[in-house]
Amino acid sequence: MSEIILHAKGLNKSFGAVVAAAEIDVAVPAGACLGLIGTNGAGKTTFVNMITGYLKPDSGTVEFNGRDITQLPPREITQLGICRSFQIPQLYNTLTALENLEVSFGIVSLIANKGSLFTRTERVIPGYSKTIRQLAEESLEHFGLSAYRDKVARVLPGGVRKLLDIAMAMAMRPKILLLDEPTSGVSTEEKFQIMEMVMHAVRQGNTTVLFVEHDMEIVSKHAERVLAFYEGRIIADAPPEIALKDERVVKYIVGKSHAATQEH
Ligand SMILES: Nc1ncnc2c1ncn2[C@@H]1O[C@H](COP(=O)(O)OP(=O)(O)OP(=O)(O)O)[C@@H](O)[C@H]1O
Repeated sequence: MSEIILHAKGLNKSFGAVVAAAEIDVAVPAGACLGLIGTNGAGKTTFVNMITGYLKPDSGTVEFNGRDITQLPPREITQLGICRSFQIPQLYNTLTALENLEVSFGIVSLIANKGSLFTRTERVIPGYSKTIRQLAEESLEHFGLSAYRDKVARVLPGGVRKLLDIAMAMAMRPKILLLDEPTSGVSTEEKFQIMEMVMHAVRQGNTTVLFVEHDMEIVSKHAERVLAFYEGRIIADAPPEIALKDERVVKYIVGKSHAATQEH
């Protein structure tokens, strides 16, 4: 069995009277791919935010490779190898797709050079043996984005923006990647294709993946394990074929989620 790379232990978080996380216990083996499901407000993003340091739990701990990272700031957690994408892609809208990736690899270069401002695109990044420009070009290719190389991010279609955001998160070569709704805001036809592309690109490096997703077809296809959130609690933690048939998951999540899909 793989070692546990991420361990959330007894996480609790409330906002006033709203319980966003209640006794969350999750152990994630290295290399696993988990789908996080739940209706709006169930606590998925709160969980992701606590893992990535954007929110501090009221109690409980987050361990990464056995190390307690609960109180570390997000930037340090990212540098340790836990990266994320957001529901709304965090792109530099006036820069091209290539330049966006160069910013990400520039940051990688900055870290590799221990803070020295060695960010010229022809600079070879220590440990990567390639220049910032080469890595950015390779990443465009890897994520099927080469056709958008010189387009500014502002004009890119929704699905392309999502892919670019994830490609940027992958520049750090994370051990764990958290994807918050990678297919939200993308057309039904496009989203299956995008998810295929993401999983293909991300899983080659054996990155552990946790993704938030409302489409149960995508969850069934790509997650080997499902965490079902309801009112801040995990009500099911099992492979999709079991979790998606769980009585409470059907009652509180799957039915509603299907209804929501039909509405959009
Ligand atoms: N910063 C905050 N301040 C106050 N309440 C918050 C805050 N963040 C989250 N909440 C509340 O905590 C609960 C869980 O929210 P969370 O965003 O984690 O849910 P979610 O499952 O990610 O929902 P969605 O699918 O809509 O993104 C919700 O009731 C939400 O309104």
